[in-house]
Amino acid sequence: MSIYVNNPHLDSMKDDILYHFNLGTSTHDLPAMFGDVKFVCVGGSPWRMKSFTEYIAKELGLLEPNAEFPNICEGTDRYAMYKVGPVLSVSHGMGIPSTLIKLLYHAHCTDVTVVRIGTSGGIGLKPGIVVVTKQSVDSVFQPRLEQVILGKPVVRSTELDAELAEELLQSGKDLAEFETVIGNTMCTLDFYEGQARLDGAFCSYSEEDKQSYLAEAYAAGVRNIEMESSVFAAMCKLSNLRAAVVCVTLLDRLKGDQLTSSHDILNSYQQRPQVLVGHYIKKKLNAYKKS
Ligand SMILES: O=P(O)(O)O[C@H]1O[C@H](CO)[C@@H](O)[C@H]1O
Ligand SMILES: O=c1cc[nH]c(=O)[nH]1
Repeated sequence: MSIYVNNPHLDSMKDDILYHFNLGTSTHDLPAMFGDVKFVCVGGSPWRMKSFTEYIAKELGLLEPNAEFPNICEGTDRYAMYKVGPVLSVSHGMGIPSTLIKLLYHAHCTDVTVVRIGTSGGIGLKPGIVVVTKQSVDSVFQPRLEQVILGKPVVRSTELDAELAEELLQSGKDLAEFETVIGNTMCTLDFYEGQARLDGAFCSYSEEDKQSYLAEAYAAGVRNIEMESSVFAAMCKLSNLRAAVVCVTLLDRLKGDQLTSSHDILNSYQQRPQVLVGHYIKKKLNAYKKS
C-alpha cells in the first residue's frame, strides 16, 4: 500500500524542504535513502531511538563490527533519525511531525508499518507493564483528535490497526519477559493538569477529584496516559499507514505523580517496547523471507 497524502499544493511545489529534518527533495535523493523502509519506529527520546537502532541491527544480523549509526538529521537538533536495513528509527521529542509522512511519501515507500515506542503513566498497572494501545482516546475518553484548522475545529479519527495491535500483544506474550496488556491510551496536551497530576505549577483540584477522574478513565478502558498517540494515530490513519502504539508504564498514577524509580530502572523499562517491537519486526521479516 502506498503512502497517501492529501494536499493538491504539493504537486505544484518544485522542491519540498523538510526543514525539521534538514532534508529536502532537491537536496537529497529521498527514494534512494529511504525507499526500502518497511518499519518506522518513533519515540520521544533521541537516546531511546539510537539504542533501538543498535538493538534492532543486532537482532536482524545487520550489526557490522565497529558499526556507527550516523544521525541522518545531524544538521538540526530537532529530531534524531537512524536507519538500519528496512527500519527507520526517529525521535520526535514531545509531539509528532507530519513531516515524517511527507518523507515516506517523497521516498515512494510502500507497505510501511509505523509503531510509536514510548513511555506513559499507567492506571492501576504495576510500573514496567507494557501497554499495546487498542484505541487512543482524548481526555473525555473518545477515540478522536480535535484540531483547529483555519480557526475551525476539525475532528479526526484516532483508530489504530486492530490486527497489528493483536499481533504486537502476541509478540509480548511470546517473549514472556515482562507483562504486556492491551487497553485504551489517553492522550493529553499536558503532563501535569492534563494528566490529573497534583505536582504541577498549577492545580485547581483535590486528590479525591484526581482519583475519581482516573477511576472514570479506568472504567472507560484507559490503562495508560501519554502525549502523542492521538496525533500519531490520526496522521497515520489519514495516510493509509498501518500504525500501533506500544508504551511502557513508568509509574501507577493511582499511587502517585512523581517518577521516583531510579534512572537505571526507568531506562530498563524504556527498553521493553523496543524488545517487543524488535521481536515483532524480526518475526515479520523472517516470514517475508520464507514466502
Ligand atoms: O517517552 P515518550 O515517547 O516521550 O512519551 C511520553 O513521555 C513524554 C512525557 O514525559 C511525553 O512525550 C509522553 O508521551
Ligand atoms: O506519567 C507519565 C509518564 C510518562 N509520560 C507521560 O505522558 N505521563
